[in-house]
Amino acid sequence: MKLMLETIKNIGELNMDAMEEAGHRVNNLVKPPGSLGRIEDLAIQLAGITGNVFTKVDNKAVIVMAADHGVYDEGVAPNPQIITAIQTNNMAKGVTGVCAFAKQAGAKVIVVDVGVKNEVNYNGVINKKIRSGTSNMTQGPAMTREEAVRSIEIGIEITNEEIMKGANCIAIGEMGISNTTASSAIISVLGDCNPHDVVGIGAGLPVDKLHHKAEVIRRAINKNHPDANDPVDVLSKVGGFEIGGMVGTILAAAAQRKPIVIDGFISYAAALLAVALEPKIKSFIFVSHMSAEKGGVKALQLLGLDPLLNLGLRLGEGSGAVLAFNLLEAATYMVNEMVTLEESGIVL
Ligand SMILES: O=C(O)c1ccc[n+]([C@@H]2O[C@H](COP(=O)([O-])O)[C@@H](O)[C@H]2O)c1
Ligand SMILES: Cc1cc2nc[nH]c2cc1C
Repeated sequence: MKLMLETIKNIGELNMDAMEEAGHRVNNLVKPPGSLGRIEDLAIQLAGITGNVFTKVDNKAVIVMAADHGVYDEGVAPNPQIITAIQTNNMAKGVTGVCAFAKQAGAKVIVVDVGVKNEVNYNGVINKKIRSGTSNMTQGPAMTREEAVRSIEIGIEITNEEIMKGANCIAIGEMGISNTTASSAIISVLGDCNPHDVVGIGAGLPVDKLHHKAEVIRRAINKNHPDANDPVDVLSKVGGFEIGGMVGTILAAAAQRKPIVIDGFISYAAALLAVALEPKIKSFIFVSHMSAEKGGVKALQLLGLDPLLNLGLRLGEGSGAVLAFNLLEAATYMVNEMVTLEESGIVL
């Protein structure tokens, strides 16, 4: 609890002086004003986060949290739970979607077992297993409050370690069969919306089962009465261990003034919890892409952030976030490599 509270306490505001200076330089680069669109906004936000106009995001890491969900037993997911363990092992082998994109982006992939049900090979996976999957949230809370805090603190510890090793840009990713159910539940509670308006097909649930998926969430909320004003209560009652880990990563990156790139639908739920814990966090977040999951639009409306890409992605794992690393790095190259109009002898 202490680590979580201290981390939250360390989250500050954007550096306005650095943003003003960055804005001035970006406006005077050798191009028509505003012609590099949102890449210009990225550069200014990065300056505000790091306090440095000529910043770099050349040491990128994606932290992939993996866990299983007891609510799987309600028939809300199309794939067997063993896939969580198989994909966790595949992450360590470097053969998943996020690993492919990370290789292209020059980013490190850190894989953490926070609560995978089946056997994981810890050669290349960090073992932080809280237990073998959450409890079924239709029967009672998914986890205890202590476990929820532990999951957040695991994310903080792992992220602090990576930043200590030199990471200067962090993305979140996840692997967890059924986690779109937990995420939809979190979004429904925090947004006070009807689960039927939030649930989507996840990893390929037949559409005729969507009504059932929403009803399972409605039952879980009615059973547990999560308190929308208490993010840890929401996480513990209807969340997941990997979602808690992602919350911790967001908190730690913001506290250490590192840009944090969030990924798809599950990371929207984690970001909503993190922002509910400390609203200042929002300024440190970049949303990589619009998830194709049905509730994605609603979740981003609640978060109040615009995605950078809209490519129909719905893999998760951190795959979209790693794609967006390239855009953030492009923004730093713009500031570091381009000259100003004045420097190039152009007088307008
Ligand atoms: O990132 C997304 O927007 C996204 C949308 C749907 C599914 N997923 C991935 O699919 C898994 C969860 O889907 P499900 O149907 O088992 O709840 C989980 O491992 C996620 O990484 C991810
Ligand atoms: C194969 C597979 C890979 C995934 N990666 C993230 N979620 C996933 C779900 C499945 C089913």
